[in-house]
Amino acid sequence: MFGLFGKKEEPAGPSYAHVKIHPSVDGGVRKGSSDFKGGTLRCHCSSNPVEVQITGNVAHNHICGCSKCWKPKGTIFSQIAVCAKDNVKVTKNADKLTIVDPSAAIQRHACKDCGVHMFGRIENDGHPFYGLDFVHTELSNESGWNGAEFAAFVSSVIEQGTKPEAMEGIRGRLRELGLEPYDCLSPPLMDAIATHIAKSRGLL
Ligand SMILES: N[C@@H](CCC(=O)N[C@@H](CSCO)C(=O)NCC(=O)O)C(=O)O
Ligand SMILES: [Zn+2]
Ligand SMILES: [Zn+2]
Repeated sequence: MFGLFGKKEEPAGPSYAHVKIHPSVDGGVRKGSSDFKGGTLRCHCSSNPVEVQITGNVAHNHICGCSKCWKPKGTIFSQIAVCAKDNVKVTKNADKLTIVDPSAAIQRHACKDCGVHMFGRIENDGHPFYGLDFVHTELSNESGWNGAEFAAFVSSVIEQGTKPEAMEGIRGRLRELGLEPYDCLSPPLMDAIATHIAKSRGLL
């Protein structure tokens, strides 16, 4: 097809703009600020909220379809990122925190009253991601956080009741947003996990 000025036009594919992924990305993914200093995460309690201070920016922010990550009400995906555990400090109402599943690799510390996950920590020092905490930047009012870069565990939404027929629209929308959908983590993170395993076996 040749349009005005003889420029080749790609045939318009279907638009998936009506498919909701997560409030932080539905209007477009935000780029972070390179000089961002960090911010405060607050749980959803209207009184005595738990506060967690994060120093510096986050990395590998992603949309996650798994059943374990906290999501806002009515949302089928979560948004979750990592930062160094030493950059995470509980500054208010720490007594309201409880570990959701002590047997999970990521120990998610949630507010007992509102259920929001404030940070997820890996306590096993043999785990490939030991030293990293998992956090939800949408719990902060500050802007400048690095936005989502990809979508992980996308097929896992089916395990929680999403119809398999909806997946074409979900993956289509994620691609429209520039968030490549994966059914595990992104290739750089999967490579990091595999490298850690190979090193622990003395193969690298
Ligand atoms: N199908 C499962 C997948 C759960 C899962 O493996 N989740 C990942 C990603 S969480 C953030 O990216 C994981 O690493 N989990 C470790 C843990 O939660 O401790 C499901 O949907 O439950
Ligand atoms: Zn709370
Ligand atoms: Zn997850």
